[in-house]
Amino acid sequence: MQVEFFYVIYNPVAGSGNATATWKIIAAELAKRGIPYELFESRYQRHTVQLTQQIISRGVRDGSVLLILGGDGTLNEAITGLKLSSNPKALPIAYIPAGSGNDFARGIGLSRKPIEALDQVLATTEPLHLDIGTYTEVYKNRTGYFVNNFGIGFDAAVVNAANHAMSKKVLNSFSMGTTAYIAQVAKILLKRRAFPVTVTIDGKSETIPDAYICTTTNHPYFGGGVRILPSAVPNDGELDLIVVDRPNLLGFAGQAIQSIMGRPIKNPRTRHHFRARSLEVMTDSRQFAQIDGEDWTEQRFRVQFGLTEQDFWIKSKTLHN
Ligand SMILES: Nc1ncnc2c1ncn2[C@@H]1O[C@H](COP(=O)(O)OP(=O)(O)OP(=O)(O)O)[C@@H](O)[C@H]1O
Repeated sequence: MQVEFFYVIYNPVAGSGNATATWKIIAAELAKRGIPYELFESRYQRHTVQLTQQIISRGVRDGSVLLILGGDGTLNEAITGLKLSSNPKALPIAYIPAGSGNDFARGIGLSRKPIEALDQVLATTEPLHLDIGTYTEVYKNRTGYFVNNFGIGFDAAVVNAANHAMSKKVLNSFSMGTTAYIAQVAKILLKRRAFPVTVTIDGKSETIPDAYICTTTNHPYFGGGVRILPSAVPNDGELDLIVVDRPNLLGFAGQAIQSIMGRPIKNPRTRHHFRARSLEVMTDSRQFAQIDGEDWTEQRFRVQFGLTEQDFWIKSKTLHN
């Protein structure tokens, strides 16, 4: 199939507002190449869920693709909208990363440079089938999807601080690895205690007593480029769960340096890896959670994870069907 028409949903506040410049680049390129599109702008949180449902309910043109321009949160909303729509398979999704973290693009072999990403979309000849994580949080009876990860613990506390305590602009103005960033992260580490996590797979349970990171992930990346689990593959029909024991400050400094250098957290004594199509995670203490970088307030968790599939209109540099 050749793309004949794009329904574009764009989030102007993604990437602390940088998405607007990205959209200008893409709009000019679409015009230059004579590719028609209809533009929808996200005006508030979860608006992309509604816009996607509206596009589907009106009926879509033949040869059309839903093009999302924003960050991982916007992409998550588009997938949620599709899944909740009257015809979830009506459109494949193309994506131009324009967020702050862009972990999904890293994880699936999509360029973070706008024109290169558009070239990967336009070079596509068949849909790429990718896994999408699903969750049901039992205590609050909330369900949803994740394209990257659902993290409970330290990473979520950092996301929460970034979204609330510190201004996101301030946080984004530190690059990972600057002293200011590391100081903020170390401050959160000092405050958070280790917590027990119980993982259940196929009816068998295991409790890890001293966790500080508990991340169910679809691909290797979290936190804007930290390669927490290089072996995770977003189209293998399996979810990966990584639980990391709380280190002392020296151990944490080592892990932070490894992460900043793009190396995975390796020590097998402090790292527990599970792989399954479905699994359950329980905490008996109140923790923060983050879903694709969006925060969830502190609570005790009992989360059932599973998988669904989504067709993407992207020619990945690293993945094949
Ligand atoms: N017009 C808007 N005003 C304010 N918030 C919006 C608007 N449109 C969408 N949002 C919200 O913006 C949030 C952030 O979007 P998104 O995740 O795409 O960008 P990001 O955080 O910069 O990227 P990333 O997740 O890759 O780091 C989402 O929660 C989304 O619901």
